[in-house]
Amino acid sequence: MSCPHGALVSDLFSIRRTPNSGRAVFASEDIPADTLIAKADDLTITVLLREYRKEVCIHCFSYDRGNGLKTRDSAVGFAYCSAECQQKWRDDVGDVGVAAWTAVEMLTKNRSREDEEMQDVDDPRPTSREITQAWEKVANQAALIRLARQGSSSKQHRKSVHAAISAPISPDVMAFCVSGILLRYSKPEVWPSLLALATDSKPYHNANDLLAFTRSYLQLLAILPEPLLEFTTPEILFVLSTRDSHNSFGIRSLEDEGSEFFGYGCWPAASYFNHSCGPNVSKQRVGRVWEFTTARDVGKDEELCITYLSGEERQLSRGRRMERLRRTWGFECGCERCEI
Ligand SMILES: C[S@@+](CC[C@H](N)C(=O)[O-])C[C@H]1O[C@@H](n2cnc3c(N)ncnc32)[C@H](O)[C@@H]1O
Repeated sequence: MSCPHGALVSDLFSIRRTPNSGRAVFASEDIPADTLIAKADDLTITVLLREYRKEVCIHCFSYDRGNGLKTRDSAVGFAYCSAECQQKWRDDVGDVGVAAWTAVEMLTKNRSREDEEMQDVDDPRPTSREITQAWEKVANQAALIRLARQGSSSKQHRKSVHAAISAPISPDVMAFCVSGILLRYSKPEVWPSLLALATDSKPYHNANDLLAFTRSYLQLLAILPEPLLEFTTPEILFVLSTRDSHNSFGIRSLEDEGSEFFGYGCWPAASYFNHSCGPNVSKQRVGRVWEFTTARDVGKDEELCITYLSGEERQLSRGRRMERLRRTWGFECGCERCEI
């Protein structure tokens, strides 16, 4: 098969189809243990959870054991480990990005407690039909908000804006949407790399999660800078969720086996490694970059696998691991360690 758009290219491995687990990375030659085989520096969508925004640098994700970072920008609601990282972040998001994050921070400041609705992990995932209906349900209000943004002073249009911004806020879902909309706006060349990724047609965890997305959509229509409005659509937000769902990497602390979960991000280049409960490749985050190193000698044509499980999850029994992978990633693990 031809190399998917945005995938890592190397003499050491190639991407091929497998019978039961989609595409995967295979060694093109014998590779000794401890070989750095790839680096992925193509971070696209990123979410830094709101509770970590004062402690974790939004650019390089450095963390000082819970101590607040000194370089802060209260207008956008982020902190940085240095002035250099602050500048890099501003360069990356551009002026429209800074304006977007400022608008989001103005809306979410002092309201973050409202959205802490409990989510039951056993709630069913919304079906394709329920997803379509949920987006259709907000289409009318979205049209009225767009008219208000175009300058209409009609009472009905203004009421639609007010209703949207008064609704409960989900800062982390909103951050996901803003990050994706900005990506689509400022880096259109990266979009095909996202589209090439494995997709999940039912990406919302439960009904609350889907509601958080449709509400965030209306809120963003009401507040984002004008150049972003054409990219603030149900279609773009849905594509972002379908690709993020089975491809994002957790951004965790580098100590304590990653016990602190800061958020997550999508690195398309790194998204072709399948999972194994006994992986032959280890992954290590170095700032914004993922490095992949062989954990043992690997033979030519052997599949190169990482683990999708966190440190403590790896110690679980086979049944519990399979359950975790089924629930979080939507697949029945067919790795060598799980096969009986
Ligand atoms: C990050 S993607 C990996 C690349 C993917 N196979 C593709 O074709 O793009 C994750 C998805 O790959 C599949 N996958 C990964 N590891 C697997 C495994 N051990 N057993 C079965 N399917 C797996 C699942 O569909 C999972 O949601």
